[in-house]
Amino acid sequence: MKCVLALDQGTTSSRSILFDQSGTVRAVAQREFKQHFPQSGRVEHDPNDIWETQQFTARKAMHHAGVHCEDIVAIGIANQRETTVVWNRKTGQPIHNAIVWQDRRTAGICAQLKADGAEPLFRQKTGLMLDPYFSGTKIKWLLDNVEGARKQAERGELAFGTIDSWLVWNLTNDRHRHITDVSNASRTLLFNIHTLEWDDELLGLLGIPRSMMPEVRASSEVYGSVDKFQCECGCPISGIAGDQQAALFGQACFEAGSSKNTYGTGCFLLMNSGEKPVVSENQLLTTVAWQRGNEVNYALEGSVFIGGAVVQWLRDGLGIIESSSDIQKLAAQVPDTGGVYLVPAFAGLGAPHWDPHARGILIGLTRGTGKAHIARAAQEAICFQSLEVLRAMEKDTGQPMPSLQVDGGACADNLLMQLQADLLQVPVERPKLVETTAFGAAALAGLAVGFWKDAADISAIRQVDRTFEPQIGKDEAESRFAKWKKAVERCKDWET
Ligand SMILES: Nc1ncnc2c1ncn2[C@@H]1O[C@H](COP(=O)(O)OP(=O)(O)O)[C@@H](O)[C@H]1O
Ligand SMILES: O=P(O)(O)OC[C@H](O)CO
Repeated sequence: MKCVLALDQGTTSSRSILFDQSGTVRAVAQREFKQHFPQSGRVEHDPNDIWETQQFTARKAMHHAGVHCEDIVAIGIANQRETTVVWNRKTGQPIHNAIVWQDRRTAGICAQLKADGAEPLFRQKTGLMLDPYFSGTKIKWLLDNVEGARKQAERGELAFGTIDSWLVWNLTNDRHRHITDVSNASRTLLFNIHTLEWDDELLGLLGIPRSMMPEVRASSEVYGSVDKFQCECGCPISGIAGDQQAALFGQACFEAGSSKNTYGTGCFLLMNSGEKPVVSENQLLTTVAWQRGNEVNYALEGSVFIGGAVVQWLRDGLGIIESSSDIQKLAAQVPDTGGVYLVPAFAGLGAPHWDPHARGILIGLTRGTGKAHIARAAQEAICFQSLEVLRAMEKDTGQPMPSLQVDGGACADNLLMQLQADLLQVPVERPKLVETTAFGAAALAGLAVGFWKDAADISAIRQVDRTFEPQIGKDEAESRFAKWKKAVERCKDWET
């Protein structure tokens, strides 16, 4: 049985999934890895944990499916984006833990650049905001704070990569390819999305030597093959995309105007905007969706930093549920939140607010408030944040969104999906295959080697599992949204 192996390297876990030609999942293996929170607002991963868990899950998935490496026609990678690794080219060892996309330590660098008037330049060239979310200021922080790093970088001894680059570097251990794809490059604050090249002016403003940067490639082409010590038949690596762009591809959003919302650690609403970058007037990001051959597709994106992560906080921080899937049962014990609103600005607020200084707030508490109300408020928080970015997108396009395609780990929660339909006032469509991120990476890889012929083959694989229709009226949805907006205002600009 021939398969494509997708490596889905997420924020909280590494997953490996095998897809056969009909798009059927033949095996899934997943392993969580440690999250490091060294100080308030800081989030790190050990890059070696990422590499080890990814290798472990790949072997496990192959073992489960009884698939040998000669059966793997291609490998595709989808990865948590922006997370920054800097490593020594000679030893292959990172100079520091990876700084994760949620990390806020570079808020001061961003503020200084804004004060210097640099924001319009970054926004025009990269389509992004000056926010600690993106890789550029994280690289600067590493060069400024790790002893000797700047000198080593100037001597050309250090390599920078997002997680895709780090995985490819390790997968191609005998020749060490140092590459990334356009979709990941477009999340760094250093990539000009119009010329599709690293931008010397932006590299200069952040003091980052160009020699650290990976070669930028399309999202669907053969980049190299797996090192023979790991796989004797040398499987080709032929697809790379940031996980949110991969999900857009996996949901077959190939037409301009089609969109999806992914409920993972964060929530990411992306809309394909076609072959031209569309500039948002409503605080959304312009990003590269993917490149196939010479064809480049762009997307508009609303990034919400805390989505499913609020469920983990109920589990690990408050201890009011035992596993993530318990939230649905707990929240269903009450008919509503009893007026409680939870704004989970644990890592500041992303789109459309972009406030790195915001922090979480739980408001509307009374003597009658119980843990079920808090659980339900957490679910509503995920929905309200998605609603905010959807409204911003509708303003940008001038078009109401007729329905929402969803995916990601948390979309398994039926109550969450129902609340989302209620609050959005449009139907929410969940596909049968919720592994759309991994499937997107597999599709990009499989198309590059002819395992699938064209986009129509990919669209044919997508099937709807369930559609959630709104069950409350527009007035009620609007009045709850108005209260949410009031709560959001109260949590802004808190941690200075
Ligand atoms: N049944 C569920 N109900 C609600 N949330 C869930 C459920 N299953 C997983 N989650 C949440 O979804 C997130 C994991 O989704 P996933 O797509 O694997 O994320 P990532 O790729 O960011 O690691 C976690 O934050 C988890 O709390
Ligand atoms: O790990 P995920 O799936 O929540 O995705 C993280 C995003 O790529 C961050 O931009």
